[in-house]
Amino acid sequence: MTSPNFTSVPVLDYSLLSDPQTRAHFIEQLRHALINVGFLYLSNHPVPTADLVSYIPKLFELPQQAKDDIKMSNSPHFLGYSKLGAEFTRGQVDHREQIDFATVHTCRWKEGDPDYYRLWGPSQWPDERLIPGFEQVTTQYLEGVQALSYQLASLIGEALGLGPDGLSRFYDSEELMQHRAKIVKYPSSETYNQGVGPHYDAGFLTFLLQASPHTGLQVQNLTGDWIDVPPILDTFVVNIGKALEFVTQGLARATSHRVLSPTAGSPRYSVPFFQNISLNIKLADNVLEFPQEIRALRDARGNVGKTDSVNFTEFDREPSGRVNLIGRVKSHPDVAERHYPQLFKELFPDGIPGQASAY
Ligand SMILES: O=C(O)CCC(=O)C(=O)O
Ligand SMILES: [Fe+2]
Repeated sequence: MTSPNFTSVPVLDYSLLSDPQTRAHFIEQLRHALINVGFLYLSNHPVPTADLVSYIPKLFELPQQAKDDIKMSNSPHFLGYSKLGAEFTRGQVDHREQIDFATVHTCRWKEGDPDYYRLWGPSQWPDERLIPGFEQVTTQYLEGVQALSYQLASLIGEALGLGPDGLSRFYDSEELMQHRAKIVKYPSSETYNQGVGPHYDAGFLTFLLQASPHTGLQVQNLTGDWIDVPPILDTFVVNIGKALEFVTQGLARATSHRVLSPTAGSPRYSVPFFQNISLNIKLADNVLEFPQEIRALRDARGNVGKTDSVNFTEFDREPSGRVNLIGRVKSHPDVAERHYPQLFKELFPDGIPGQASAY
């Protein structure tokens, strides 16, 4: 048997799915990656990326005023621009500049509804005259990744012995769902090494587009060593978040990861897409049960060893939207103070902290 520890991230070829002869091999590789690694590359996927990639430097080169016009604190949905150094992970500043966008969605919140219904709503777009075509290209890209994310969720259901609809209960109908992404710039720096500090993603599935040729992303294996995940052209890096780990009783691994800033030269660019689950679902009431032969694979892996990331403790009885909102408030207290004053007061009774926590 191969050792469950890993020294590289496996590459899964999406085109294997089109032939019944090779499909089973894809599912088997997926099962291995979910249980033992928590990360995988997806090659030959159907989502075009080149147009979006070509816009990214232009987006960050917009005049500062144009970026400030769409700053996140304008948005009760936590969508928009965050300047360099606005986020923290494990008490250390993250050296990155970013704009959060999301799939098209009309906010469903009305007076008297739970506050977390306001978490989802329209994106803020930079002035079309300054960057013509960007909104359309990005919207189309997000739709493409959204469709792929549902396909992969269904394949994960199969790989874990639950069948293709095994994870469906976590999603509402498509018009009631919204998924988020951010376009990120990691400038080079001789002094700041932390692009983003060690963390787990919180949700179900993340689809990361590495949009420049820099190595910088690293993941932590079972013995705590940091493993490079270098960009591979035309692939996505897919990883598991804490919510999926929780409902699969640790079968699908959420894996600790970080980004090291480039030390010199051009900036690193990336676009993580975070697949959301229904706002109302309570994870603790929806923990899944697995066939014995699948549970045995987790037992063979053993418990996950060393990690430099903070463990989540918040998934109890709260609806997922509420857990999510609390995470956003902690990451962006300035946005929360403006749009969720009551929740802000509960979480920050002494006002805006010197250091927010991004995760
Ligand atoms: O930029 C990257 O490569 C990864 C970013 C990341 O892990 C995150 O934003 O959660
Ligand atoms: Fe992440």
